[in-house]
Amino acid sequence: ADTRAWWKEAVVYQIYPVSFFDSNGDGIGDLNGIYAKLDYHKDLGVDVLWLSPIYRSPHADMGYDISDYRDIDPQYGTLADWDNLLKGVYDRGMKLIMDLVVNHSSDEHEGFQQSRSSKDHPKRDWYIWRPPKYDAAGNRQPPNNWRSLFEGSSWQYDEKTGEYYLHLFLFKQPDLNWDNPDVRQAVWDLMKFWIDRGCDGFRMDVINLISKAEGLPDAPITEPDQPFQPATLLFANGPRVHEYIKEMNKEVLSGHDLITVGETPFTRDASELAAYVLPHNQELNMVFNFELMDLDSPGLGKEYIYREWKLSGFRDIICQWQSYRRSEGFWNATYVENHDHARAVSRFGIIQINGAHQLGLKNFPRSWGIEEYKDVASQNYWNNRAGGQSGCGHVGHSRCIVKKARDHARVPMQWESTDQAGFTSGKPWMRVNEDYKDWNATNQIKSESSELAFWKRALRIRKANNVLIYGDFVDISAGHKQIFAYMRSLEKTTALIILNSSKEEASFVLDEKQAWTGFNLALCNEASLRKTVSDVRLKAEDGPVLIKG
Ligand SMILES: O=C(CO[C@H]1O[C@H](CO)[C@@H](O)[C@H](O)[C@H]1O)[C@@H](O)[C@H](O)[C@H](O)CO
Ligand SMILES: [Ca+2]
Repeated sequence: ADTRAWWKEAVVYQIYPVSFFDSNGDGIGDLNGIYAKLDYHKDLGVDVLWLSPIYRSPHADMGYDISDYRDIDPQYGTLADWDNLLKGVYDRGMKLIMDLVVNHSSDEHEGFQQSRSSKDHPKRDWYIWRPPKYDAAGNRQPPNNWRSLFEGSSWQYDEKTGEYYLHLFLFKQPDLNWDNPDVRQAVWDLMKFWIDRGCDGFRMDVINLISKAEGLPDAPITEPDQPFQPATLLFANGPRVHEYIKEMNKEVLSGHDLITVGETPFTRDASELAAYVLPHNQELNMVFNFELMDLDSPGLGKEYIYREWKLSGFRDIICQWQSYRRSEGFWNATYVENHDHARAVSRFGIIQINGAHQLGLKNFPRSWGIEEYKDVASQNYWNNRAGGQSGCGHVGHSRCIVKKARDHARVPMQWESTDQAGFTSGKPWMRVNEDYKDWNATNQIKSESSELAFWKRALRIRKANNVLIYGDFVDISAGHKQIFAYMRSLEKTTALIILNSSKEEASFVLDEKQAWTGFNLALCNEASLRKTVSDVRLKAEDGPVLIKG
């Protein structure tokens, strides 16, 4: 059986601070705004708040480009505001985790300023510098053909020292050289700074990219018409990544009762992910895997391209991870949305608890012009592909942005039906989704049949029934086209969960042979289901129901 742990049972709520709640009318969400809404989280049943980056930053990538790891960006507040927020969180029995962005820093971080100042500066090797290459015609070329994850080359030429530096994301996000022990020590120190200040753990940004392939070789030419090639295989889950995360665990994590979740994109092989999580490896508690996120896209690096998907595809991924290497202690971080993906309701037609999504918010209208898309990734994609090199196959690039852009998850939170959805008394940094007049937290708090009410109920039932957390998982959907049905059993308790993911009524027969010995907890949703065996009718509006065996 699984070892019990608070972080396995915890409900984690991601806050995208810039869009959560603005307390001083400058149109930008802030720490005092989060403080003002803590009772909302408590009432919802949240245990842990994860704050996307709030550190000092030029905000080239919305804070995932940090210029000072030990200070709060003035747009969010001060260290004193953070301390005050932490106290408010603790007073309500909740916990607070920070976003650790250490694969790269901002190019405005003093460490990078020093590193680029001269080839002999002691911090030169804190980043990844290489001399140019020259082609047959003597033209200067980047050290290799790696494509940045935000388009273009992964290398930026720096006139000052006549060399290139590596940036897997924006040129304003130079990659740190983790092979340099001084860099690792500096990361341990900044993590301790926040732990000593009371932080309960970390969500670790692209933590599986910190070790690059020896010699930084060219990537294979998979897109001959493109100047730069996708190179994730040469920097995802690199040769020394586990050595460094083990060192992090030994030097920082192991001495504290923290929750740690690593973001590990571009990883297809399940055992690669297991290596970060299995307790005997002493690395992290969990990782975010992207298999579900990539369900509706044709493959790695093609996030913006939409591909039709089926319930069976969705179900198979969930099922695989629910019981994957459980006996060895593997633990999942289950999610269907975050600040890097469009709204789950619009992508998968289902509701997900995350940021504003316990309200069931959807993508903003396709009529919004590209100027409304504030995400640099969307802008780069549009500018790079607007040249007609349509990578979107059948319907052209616009549809992809409209369906898949990260911006959809980043619009201001819809608190009320009042002006600017009650997010700010000023001009919001990003346009508010006009559907806020109907779709807002205040309306849903009042209604028992709202998405918010559904989540409150579901989280309460989850907290009250460990079978839903630790129970052995069995998929009993039998390939049903509409239904996702499964059972969980723990000691003497068995739970039956039947989910109809379609709008039509569906019938589902509990097959006698399936070791089905009765259940003492049944949850279902939506359409009414007829359970032939005992002819019990479960109606849609009932939502999660409790049936004592
Ligand atoms: O995988 C990542 C990494 O995201 C992390 O790292 C990125 C760089 O720090 C940052 O932009 C993201 O916000 C942060 O979550 C995403 O960039 C993803 O590829 C992209 O969103 C396409 O779906
Ligand atoms: Ca503000």
